[in-house]
Amino acid sequence: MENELQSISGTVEAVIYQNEDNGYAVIRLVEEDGEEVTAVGTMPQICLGEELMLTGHWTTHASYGEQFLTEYFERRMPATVKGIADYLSSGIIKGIGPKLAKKIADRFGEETFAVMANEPERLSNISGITARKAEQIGEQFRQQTSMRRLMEFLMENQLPPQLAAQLYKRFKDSAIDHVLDNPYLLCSEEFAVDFQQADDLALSQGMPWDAEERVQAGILYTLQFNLNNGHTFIPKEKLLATAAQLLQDEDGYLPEQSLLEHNFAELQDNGRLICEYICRRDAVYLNPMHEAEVFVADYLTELSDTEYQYDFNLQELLATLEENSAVVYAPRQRQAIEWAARYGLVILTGGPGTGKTTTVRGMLDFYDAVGLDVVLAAPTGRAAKRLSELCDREAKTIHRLLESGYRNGEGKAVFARNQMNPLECDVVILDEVSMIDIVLMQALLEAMPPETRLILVGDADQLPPVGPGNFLRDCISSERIHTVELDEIFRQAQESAIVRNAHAINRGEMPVSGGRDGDFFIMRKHSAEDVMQTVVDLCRKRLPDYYGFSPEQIQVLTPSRRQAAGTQQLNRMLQDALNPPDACKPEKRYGDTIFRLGDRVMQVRNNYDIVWEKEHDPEEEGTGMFNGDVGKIVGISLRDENLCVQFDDKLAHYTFDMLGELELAYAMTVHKSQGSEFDAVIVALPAGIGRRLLTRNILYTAITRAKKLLVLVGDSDVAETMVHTNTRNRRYSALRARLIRQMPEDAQTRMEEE
Ligand SMILES: Nc1ncnc2c1ncn2[C@@H]1O[C@H](COP(=O)(O)OP(=O)(O)OP(=O)(O)O)[C@@H](O)[C@H]1O
Repeated sequence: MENELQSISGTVEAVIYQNEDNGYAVIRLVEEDGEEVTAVGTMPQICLGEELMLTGHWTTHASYGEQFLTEYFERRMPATVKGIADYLSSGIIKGIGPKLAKKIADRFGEETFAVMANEPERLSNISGITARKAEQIGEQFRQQTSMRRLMEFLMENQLPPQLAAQLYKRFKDSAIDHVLDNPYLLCSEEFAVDFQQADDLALSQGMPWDAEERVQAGILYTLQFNLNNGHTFIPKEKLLATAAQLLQDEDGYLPEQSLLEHNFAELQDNGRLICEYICRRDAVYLNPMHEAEVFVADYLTELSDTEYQYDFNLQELLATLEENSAVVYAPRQRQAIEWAARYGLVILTGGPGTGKTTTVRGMLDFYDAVGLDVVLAAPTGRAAKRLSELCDREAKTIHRLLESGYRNGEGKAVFARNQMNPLECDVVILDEVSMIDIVLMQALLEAMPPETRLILVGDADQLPPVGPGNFLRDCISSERIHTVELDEIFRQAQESAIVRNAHAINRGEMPVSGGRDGDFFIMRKHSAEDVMQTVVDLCRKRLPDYYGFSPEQIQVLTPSRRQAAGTQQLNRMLQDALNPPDACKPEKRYGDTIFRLGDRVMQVRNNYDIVWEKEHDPEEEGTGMFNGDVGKIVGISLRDENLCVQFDDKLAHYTFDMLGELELAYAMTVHKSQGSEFDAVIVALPAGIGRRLLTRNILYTAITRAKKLLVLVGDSDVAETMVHTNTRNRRYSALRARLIRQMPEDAQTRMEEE
């Protein structure tokens, strides 16, 4: 009978296949009567020699014949000397091969595992095992046992087995106790488990559906989850209504409002969240976000009010500097330079080609002339590199500048530069400020010594930052900070159809091709297939052959990851075309992605711990690779299970279990391309992309990434929808309100009425 649940037991003779991500395994089991069977199913970390009792069904597989399909299983550690020797020789413990395994099993017999766990020092009586090695074996064995128990626990509770390593790292042997004690800890940012999954575990352990732990966890989860969309706070009404949905009981009854209010008040009392009446509503914050917003608003206000006097004639000096520079500044540029000399804080904003960089150079001339020390910084490596080239002096990423070194227990960045150890400079000039979120801004301001001036440069029409807040737009629209908006496109920049079209798009006009010899082309294609074929053809042949661009100079951008001609499909096709499989190129599959020697890849989350060395000076080392860094795979070792990526002049090593941090980057989303520029950009816009991604600022951001050539491949209706959709996803942020609040009262009333 195929469907009847049955049990079989036996010893693992061979592990034919094992997927470390999801625990799926194919094993050969020898039953007690010597019969060999093949068993499949979710059986994490199975080792040779283990004794298992499997419960499941017999099935017949079309190619492999009869198999036992395991529903659940119990394991018993091997009890015979041979079983123990087999188990230990399976490679489960580093440094124990078959010979040593046999010696250990012969010596300690059935007691072997107890000795390894509790008295590992006794192992050193065996020749070939030093006291230190014995200690290491004991440590590894205890870790293996805990990890295995943890994996089984996670699987029994339908939780992702990949969590085992993270939980073990954090709680060691007591991980299961911690999880059972408070299953909702799994929903924290660190473990990122769905509320539903943690909730199922909690309810199955008998947690009442209206328990305080549960209701409070639901409210905090809703807040945290929504903050991930770029808000700094969530209005209380909206928060509680959404949390109520999450917390409904199995019959669909929503919790009473009084229960929610009571627990909300508890969370406030315990300092887990903050509720403040601002922007005419009860705004609910997580503590760090509230602190960041208040701190930034206070700091900027004070900085903006700082005014400097000079004992020489400032106008004369500026005029001399202008004469020496061989640039005749436009009136607004001149005003920006003068304000940079006078005030503690100035914002310089404008679209492409409006002279921002030229103005920054003018500011630098002034600061140099009066002997002020300036540091230049930008949010991404590419933006910093560009700034450094244009200003002819060093520019750092903000993370480098603040010396981000490692993460603390909560997975947050920790900066060595802070209030206790501030930067050593008189002026900080920050470029690409549209990308900076409120939390990073707080970190930067905290590291600025008192009296340090700040110049913020950016284009407010670019996409908002990935992280929380709307820093640049809020600052500008508050009218509380000295802001110069440059809007004149200089003649040289006018010649570029990329610049002209970017400005046209911003005014709500359609872009037009810039002629045969121009730098802007539109190729009309409708379906995702046609668009992708054209993109591949452009990358492989047309742009290299006709324009002389090397594949490294070309970047494909697209709004989406998964939808029509999204990065996932495009990357697969581009990889096949530009870096096809080859016997000399090792490759490693991770999930759905194949990483091959020579591939272009991108780091997709901040990793503060990863160690890199300089390509030409391996002695020079550092840590940290950041979301959006793009590099090339220059080495893959299948034996050592690692992969080396070159990011500019840095070489970073990834073990195979870290490959979730990398993605192919022949094509990247427009969001990920923020702050980077490329010689040639191809923007793929087929029909079929969801409306949420068809906005003007996505198209504008995409186009302004191109330095020399832009090719738009797609459907004209799609481009038209984008040009005419000037909506921005609304973000709850009260920075503007906080800045206005600190204005004289009449001005504030006027602003609030607007
Ligand atoms: N006052 C000026 N007089 C004449 N040309 C100028 C002036 N200011 C800037 N330009 C020229 O205009 C072009 C664009 O200037 P710049 O690179 O400073 O602008 P930007 O705003 O930084 O542009 P992008 O953001 O596109 O890099 C450059 O060729 C620059 O030399």
